[in-house]
Amino acid sequence: MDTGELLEDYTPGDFYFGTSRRTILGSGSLRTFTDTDVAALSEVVPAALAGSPTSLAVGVLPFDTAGTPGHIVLPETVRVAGPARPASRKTIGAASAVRAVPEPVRHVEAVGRAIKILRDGGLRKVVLARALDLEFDFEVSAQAILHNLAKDKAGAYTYAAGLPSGRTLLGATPELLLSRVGGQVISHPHAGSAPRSGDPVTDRENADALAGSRKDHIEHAVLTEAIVETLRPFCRSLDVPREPSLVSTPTMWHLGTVVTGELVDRDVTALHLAAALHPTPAICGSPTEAARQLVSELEPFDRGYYAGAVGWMDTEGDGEWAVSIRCAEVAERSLRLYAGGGIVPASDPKAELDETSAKFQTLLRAMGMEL
Ligand SMILES: C=C(O[C@@H]1C=C(C(=O)O)C=C[C@H]1O)C(=O)O
Repeated sequence: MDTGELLEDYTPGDFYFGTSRRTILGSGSLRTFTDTDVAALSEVVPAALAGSPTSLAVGVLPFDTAGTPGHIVLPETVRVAGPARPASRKTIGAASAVRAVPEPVRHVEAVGRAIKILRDGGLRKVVLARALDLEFDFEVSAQAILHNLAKDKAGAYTYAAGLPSGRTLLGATPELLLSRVGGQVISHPHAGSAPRSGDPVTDRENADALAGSRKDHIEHAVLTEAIVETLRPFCRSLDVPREPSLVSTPTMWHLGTVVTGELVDRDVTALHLAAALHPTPAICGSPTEAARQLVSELEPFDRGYYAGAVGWMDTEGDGEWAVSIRCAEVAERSLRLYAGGGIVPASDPKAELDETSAKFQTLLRAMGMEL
């Protein structure tokens, strides 16, 4: 099969998931499960999939199920091919208006408030995000943005998913929440960030500064500890590197740790494990509930499916679920982009603002926009 074909065949409402190894395109819907009880979804979906003629369940989990349901689809058709390798870029067209939500100065204030709360005790880490609203005088092509994200190799997982609202979540994330192949599970948590630079010397300096940053190592350790703690009861063995490694996308450097484990019980599905891990301190904080509360107090918008999970599961229970970051929610003539960053007591508010600006570049570049 032509590897570019699936990407070109994508139309809004489809599910698209592309990695360096394969591309999945799910179209149509035999059954849809939309439920705020994600634990229930992770029980019901495998049972429905087992009795269905389709091979995969695909979809999205929200950041917070308080107002936004998980949305899993059994597609009518599932096509799987090799990695997409688009030859050229597509033109998106310019936005007619751009609005930051909240205003950058308000985000700096919110981060400052979070730092004070963290220093006063009780929380180790909280992740605060902001949004960019783009408006267009024409209908924006989700397919063209997806195409450019794949062309840029903007993240290890390029994705698009139809949402219950009829809108589309699309993006390219570097971060693997969980994959399961047979008895083996892998999670690749990311925390700790620095921007890439077009200048090789500055780029190396940024990477070295991140590798040596005590603040970023603390941010990362909180995350890895939580992943390990959640996976441990499910695994007979777990391999956790002592130190994180530098990982990169075309726009960001990160600290990442590849955690691998061997399952005790193969009946535990990829979706079940993803639901158990989510929300990790990569996108929420620690302790989880206190951080979630602080996020809802300090962010002036609903995250929806940003900082949730996106992925697929097959009839064996194998699957891949990525953390839904570096993304936008696309309506006909508007897009909302999201970007966040982990805050620890040693964080600096202005640096956190800059970090979110750098993270927006994944989508902005794909849209041919430099802000
Ligand atoms: C929250 C985001 O990214 C997450 C936060 C990171 C950090 O704080 O260093 C790094 C990678 C991601 O886990 C985002 O991109 O919106």
